[in-house]
Amino acid sequence: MSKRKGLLLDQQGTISAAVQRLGFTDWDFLTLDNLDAARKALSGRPPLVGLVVFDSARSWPARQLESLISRHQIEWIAILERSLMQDGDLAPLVARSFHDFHTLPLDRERLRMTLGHAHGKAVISRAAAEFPQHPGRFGMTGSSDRMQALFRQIERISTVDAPVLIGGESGSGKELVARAIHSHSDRKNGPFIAMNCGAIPPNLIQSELFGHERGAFSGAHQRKIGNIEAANDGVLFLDEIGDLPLDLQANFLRFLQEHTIVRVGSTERVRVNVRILAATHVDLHRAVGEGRFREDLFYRLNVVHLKVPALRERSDDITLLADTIFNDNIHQKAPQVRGFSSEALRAMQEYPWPGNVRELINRIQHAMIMSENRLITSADLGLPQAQQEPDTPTLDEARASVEKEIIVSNLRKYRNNVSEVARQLGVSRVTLYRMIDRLNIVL
Ligand SMILES: Nc1ncnc2c1ncn2[C@@H]1O[C@H](COP(=O)(O)OP(=O)(O)OP(=O)(O)O)[C@@H](O)[C@H]1O
Repeated sequence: MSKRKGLLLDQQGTISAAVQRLGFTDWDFLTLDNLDAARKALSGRPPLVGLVVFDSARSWPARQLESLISRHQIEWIAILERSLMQDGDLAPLVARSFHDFHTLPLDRERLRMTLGHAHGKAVISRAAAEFPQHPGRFGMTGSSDRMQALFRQIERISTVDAPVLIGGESGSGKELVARAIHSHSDRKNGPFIAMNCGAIPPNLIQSELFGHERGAFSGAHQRKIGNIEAANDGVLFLDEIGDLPLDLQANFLRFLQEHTIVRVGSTERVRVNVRILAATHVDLHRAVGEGRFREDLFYRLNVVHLKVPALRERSDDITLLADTIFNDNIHQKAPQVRGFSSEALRAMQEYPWPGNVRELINRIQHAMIMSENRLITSADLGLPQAQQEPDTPTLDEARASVEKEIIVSNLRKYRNNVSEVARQLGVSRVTLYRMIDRLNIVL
């Protein structure tokens, strides 16, 4: 049977000798007495469990230690002298960053169980990390019905070459959809040029779109290629198309009909081959009714229409997105932060997200850096506290639910190989079968 690997950080070496004498035949500990060596040892495939010895004779450099242990997916156990439990620096560190602690003198049976629990927890954490982190498609996270429908539409639209009008609230992912259409279409090897019509002063939009010749107006010191020409053989994504000034809408319509442009200050018509994807967060149909947008241009752009759902309309995706954003920003977090509290997850479900995914990303990034908690709270996210508390489970229910989660995930990982799962979880096959029965797990 292969041995479980552990790391043992012990500056004096006395505890590691005592641990060796306990004779844990299923464990193999690598003992190190300094953090530099530990850093090196962890740079390959790190072990699942680490032990750190704290004694009153020598102390570890706290900041370096915390940075080391927060960086790896290892379950850490502190071994400390009882008197140090009152230490104002050490106690918070252990509470924040360690799976468990064990006070001296060593108690063989207790330490064996603590190691077993830590190992089981590490196995499930790694297994969870190996599941796909980004359920979704086209670089977009989401598994809700609304997103599945959107993915099917993107797939179909990518095969044709018609203009597409992408609607949806600000921050909901319209540009991401446009990029997905481009990168899955025949134009994927051509350029993708994005331009926000709402962010460019009206007097500059014409030159941004169509380009200009040298001397076309004061300040035009040299010829400039506009975005339409720059997107030749590719895609031009026009965000906030509703902000295109009325006089330019006529020029733009002509380009759509004739596939040619004239640079400002020139008379020459230049042929271009560009697919237009346009986005709007306002109701363009209404803008047409109010005379702010040309009806003929609207129909020309709206050959295919896509609507990106607001985040609150796909709240099933919020936890998934939150976990993905957390993992994407894992290297920019306060060391002790480990994830979200269940209260924070409920608060995220209850909040209407006017700024959609962009707002979710901003709030989570802020909370990951600023939170002083192990689990991010609604207050860390700047959200109102979650309303309803679900019924608090009893300890037995909570234990059963965690046991079930661990067993089911391991059965999935090891394709229902009960012997292997029993070995991984450190229980006998008979015990595992009994638990499978008791927890109503279907094999
Ligand atoms: N489904 C998604 N999965 C992952 N990230 C997403 C998703 N939707 C949006 N985002 C992210 O949210 C942010 C905003 O997305 P994007 O810029 O595409 O929105 P938008 O609707 O075009 O916004 P605006 O209307 O303000 O221009 C980006 O960082 C984007 O990567």
